[in-house]
Amino acid sequence: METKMIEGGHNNAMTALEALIIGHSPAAQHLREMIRRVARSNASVMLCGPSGSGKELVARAIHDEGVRSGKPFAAINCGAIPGELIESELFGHEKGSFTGATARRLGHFEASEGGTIFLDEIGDMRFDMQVKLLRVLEDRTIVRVGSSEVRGVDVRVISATHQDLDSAIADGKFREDLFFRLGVVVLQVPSLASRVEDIPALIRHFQRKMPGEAKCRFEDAAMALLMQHRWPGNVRELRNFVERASVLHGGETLGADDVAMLLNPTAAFAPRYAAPISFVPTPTGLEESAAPAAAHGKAPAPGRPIDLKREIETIELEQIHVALDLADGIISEAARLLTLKRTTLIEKMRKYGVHQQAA
Ligand SMILES: Nc1ncnc2c1ncn2[C@@H]1O[C@H](COP(=O)(O)OP(=O)(O)OP(=O)(O)O)[C@@H](O)[C@H]1O
Repeated sequence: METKMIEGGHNNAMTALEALIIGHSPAAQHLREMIRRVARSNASVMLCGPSGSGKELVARAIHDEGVRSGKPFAAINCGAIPGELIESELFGHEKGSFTGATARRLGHFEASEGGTIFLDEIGDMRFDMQVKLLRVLEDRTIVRVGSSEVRGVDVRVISATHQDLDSAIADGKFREDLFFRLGVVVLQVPSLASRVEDIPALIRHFQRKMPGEAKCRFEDAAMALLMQHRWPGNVRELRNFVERASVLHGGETLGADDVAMLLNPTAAFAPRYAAPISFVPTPTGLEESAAPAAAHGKAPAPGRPIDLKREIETIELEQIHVALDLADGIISEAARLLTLKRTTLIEKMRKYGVHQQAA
């Protein structure tokens, strides 16, 4: 396969893949090598890895590096589309097939003929849809909603999940046969914490992508702190950090203290903002009185077991409230502060029963 060469930021020729998937750590090099290998085939690939680690970027890279490059690439978040609409989104529908179907509409499979479909958050797909997707993968055919005509499609499927699908399979929520069909090759996308040596290059990459903003520089101690950070939001969190640093400190040289403040944006901004909108949770069992001790900074009683899942959920709920308040109720802005995708925040708000209420 031909390797596309481009000019790098320092006049070094680099491949298009190196320019897309940044990093020279062993993990990044291995990932690029796996992308090159799977791009040569048509096999279904399942990408596993934590949120924000770059799964969608990897899916795009597999598409771009292969023979399907130049053909459509469609990214669909299965968790963000209501269950009753996903079939028509993927397979299309005939006019009049359901209320609101005022015209015939092609689904993503037909519209992406010859190309690739990326099904993100595949673990959220409803069980009845899983059966239909399995048929597509086995027969390479689809049936539009409201039609009985079987149509052939030539589309490569790449899927992704940050969930533990093994337990979803054990709980009967995810079909094992679909898992094997989707994951002919399973590719692990590494967390940022497992490749911290890529952080300086990623920072330069994101700074180059923000041409309007003056770059900041980092003292050695500041860079050391960045490399010690846990990065729960992975590369997405790092990109947001670079953006925040450029907006607030463009042109400056930042020390470790500045970086510590920037890494904790809600703490840094909280005192300056009033909270004009409140968010009312419906009872979730995580209310203050019932909340676990450690989530409120108290040490657990000696010998008392720590319910880690509950602790994490309590902290997550608190941070969602803080971010929504800081963002004046604008969900996309709150998601940015939390370094989450908007759809992920909506899912979490639904999970905790957080509803917006005007003050
Ligand atoms: N190695 C990388 N080089 C350059 N940019 C990267 C890299 N990995 C991730 N990114 C960037 O980080 C951001 C998050 O990546 P992406 O949306 O692909 O993550 P994801 O794993 O699909 O997230 P989610 O699980 O929430 O859907 C994007 O802006 C992406 O371009």
